[in-house]
Amino acid sequence: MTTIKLHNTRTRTKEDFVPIDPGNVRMYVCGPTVYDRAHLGNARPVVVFDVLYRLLRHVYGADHVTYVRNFTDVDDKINATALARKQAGAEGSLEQLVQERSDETIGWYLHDMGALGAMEPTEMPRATQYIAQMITMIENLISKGHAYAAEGHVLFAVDSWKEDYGRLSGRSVDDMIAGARVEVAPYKKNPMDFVLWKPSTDELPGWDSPWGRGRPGWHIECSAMSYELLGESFDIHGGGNDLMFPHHENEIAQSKCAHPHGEFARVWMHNEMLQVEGKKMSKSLGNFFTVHDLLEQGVPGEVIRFVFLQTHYRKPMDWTEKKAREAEVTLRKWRALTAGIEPAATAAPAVIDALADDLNTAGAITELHRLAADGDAARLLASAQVVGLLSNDMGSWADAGAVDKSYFAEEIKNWMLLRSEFKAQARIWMKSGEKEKGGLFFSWADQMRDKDLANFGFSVKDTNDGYEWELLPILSRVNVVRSSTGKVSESDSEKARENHWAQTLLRMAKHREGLQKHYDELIAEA
Ligand SMILES: Nc1ncnc2c1ncn2[C@@H]1O[C@H](COP(=O)(O)OP(=O)(O)OP(=O)(O)O)[C@@H](O)[C@H]1O
Ligand SMILES: [Zn+2]
Repeated sequence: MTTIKLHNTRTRTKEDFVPIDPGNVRMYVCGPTVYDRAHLGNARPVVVFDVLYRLLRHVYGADHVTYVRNFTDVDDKINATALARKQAGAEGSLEQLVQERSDETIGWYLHDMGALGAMEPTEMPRATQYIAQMITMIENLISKGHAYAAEGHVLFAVDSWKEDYGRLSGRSVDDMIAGARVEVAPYKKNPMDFVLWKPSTDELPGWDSPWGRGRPGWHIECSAMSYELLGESFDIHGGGNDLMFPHHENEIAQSKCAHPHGEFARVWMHNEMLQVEGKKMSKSLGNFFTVHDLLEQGVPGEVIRFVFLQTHYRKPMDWTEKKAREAEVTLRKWRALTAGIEPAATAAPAVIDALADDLNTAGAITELHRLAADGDAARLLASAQVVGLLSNDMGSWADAGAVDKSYFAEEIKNWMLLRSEFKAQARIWMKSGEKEKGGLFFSWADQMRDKDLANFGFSVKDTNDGYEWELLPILSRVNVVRSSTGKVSESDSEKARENHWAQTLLRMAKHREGLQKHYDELIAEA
């Protein structure tokens, strides 16, 4: 059996992975707070731990891995979104609006992550379904002297676990106090103490508890859900390295104190950040774009996945258009090479070895390139599918032979500018009573959009602040050239597409210039 090596944040070394129970390998990954669409950074841990999930299933058997990823559906940020909606006139109680927002966001999340080829975890618990278990755990911590109630809050007493607190992130409590921006509150015995339970207002979601109506803190959610679903000792705990402190440190403190005989998580894995110009992509910095945005722009989910896999998960990375274009070219080649072919019975050992070396996905991709260069399509297919690439359900984008939308953006803009000129002139004539001319110019303007551009292969819609456009299938689908053996001649089909797109662009520009000339002449006459 393949031995997987994983870098353990706790020990800061790469270790042989030895599951507690090979019949049920257990992994917990911190999931999203569901208040808004996931940005591309949020997708990184999803893809990273999806690859690990697939590898574990490959090595231990698909039925022998339990993967839990939660939804944090109780949080100030969700409440704030709901409040903003209510203030904007939305119907329903604040509590209903909170619920609606969570449900909606979870739907988006699963759709967007599915588009990146991420399998759904075995369990996706929502925090609000585990409130009773959180209360039990908090009571347990109080009874052992690790937590105390004060003014409707319950706090974890960091002093009660001082020697171990900070181990994961490598800080001592004193260092933390010195350098921390912790919330100082009169009810805290130590400024590092963190909230397990806090009071809720009447309008906001809240639950009855021994400390009054309230809601759980964020950290206790993961401790309670992982305990319920995976037990007091499990194999792997994952998340972004921005969660290492305080979130994971606090999870450890709670879980180890509540269940002192358990190990909690043996291996801690943290993915590095997706960055924008050297800074973490994040909602609070406002330097983000969503996965949905990218998909809407026509970037296939498989391309996004490929770009992620090219950087090791413990290295920071940037998203660039160039990486996306290169990924698209590679995937097109691989998809053409493997079209109509059955995957080999087993993946290439070199690919599995790379993955087993602390998820060396870039190394795995190098091996895939090698298989492609050797023309070993069946092996390529079987091996790529281990990392979630070249699966059947993700490939329609490549069949359609989609062109990079930006290729046409400038020309479409020119058309829409000319169209605005026609419309502006039409309005002038309508105002001055020359209804016939005005009507004619309006109909020309509409023809440009509904007939001419449609014939060239575009669907354009007016919006409040401009326009939106899409490629119609007639433009994006150019017949793939297949030889008698059913294999695609990659260079031929690519050339055919490129020619088609280049010619379309030329014809569009010519047509537009003709219209412009006609327009200028009519104006000069008038
Ligand atoms: N730029 C990033 N790169 C990689 N992972 C990230 C990035 N930003 C957030 N994550 C991860 O996304 C997951 C979901 O996090 P969470 O829902 O708390 O994010 P958020 O609060 O919406 O985002 P933000 O951090 O932008 O405010 C966590 O595992 C977190 O580590
Ligand atoms: Zn967590």
